[in-house]
Amino acid sequence: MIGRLNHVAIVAPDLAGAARRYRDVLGAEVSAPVPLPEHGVTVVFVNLPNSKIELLTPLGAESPIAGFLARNPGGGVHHLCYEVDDLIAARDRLIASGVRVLGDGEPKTGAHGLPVLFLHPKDFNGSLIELEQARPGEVD
Ligand SMILES: CC[C@@H](C(=O)O)C(=O)SCCNC(=O)CCNC(=O)[C@H](O)C(C)(C)COP(=O)(O)OP(=O)(O)OC[C@H]1O[C@@H](n2cnc3c(N)ncnc32)[C@H](O)[C@@H]1OP(=O)(O)O
Ligand SMILES: [Co+2]
Repeated sequence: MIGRLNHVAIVAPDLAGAARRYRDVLGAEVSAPVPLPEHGVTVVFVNLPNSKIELLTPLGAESPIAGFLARNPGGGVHHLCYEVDDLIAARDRLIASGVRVLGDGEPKTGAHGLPVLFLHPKDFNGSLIELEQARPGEVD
């Protein structure tokens, strides 16, 4: 079902500082910060040759990452995002397997303009999973 690793997301209490470290210390190409109020985060994209890193910090009082940051004040790896070629079929199959799809179960438009869903971390060994609809022809 799952295809490419689209991104690894890291929560950072100091987004500008984290972006500087990736750019100046690791020599990565980083974007300007992008506020995404519908997701309750501000994100900096780090482009790698084979994948991406999302540096996230909370945006707004209802941010879904606020609890994570409270438990991990220094930040940490927050989720893994895999591409799937049919997000709705994947969702329905996962639900039938007993996996908990977060929120109302309907996809939101993610950071790359494509539909995304999240799966409960307790159903995958303590790792939060995001599924992103692959661009046509891009799933391996
Ligand atoms: C940039 C846009 C978009 C993209 O296109 O890429 C994004 O990535 S947006 C990213 C932010 N959005 C989301 O994460 C949406 C889905 N997440 C959620 O709905 C919540 O974060 C959550 C998974 C329900 C957790 O919320 P929280 O308030 O922390 O809930 P709980 O306190 O009830 O936690 C339950 C339980 O799960 C553990 N937990 C929480 N987050 C994680 C995590 N990231 N990884 C692993 N485990 C996690 C938490 O510790 C609790 O465990 P126990 O204490 O043992 O019960
Ligand atoms: Co993400």
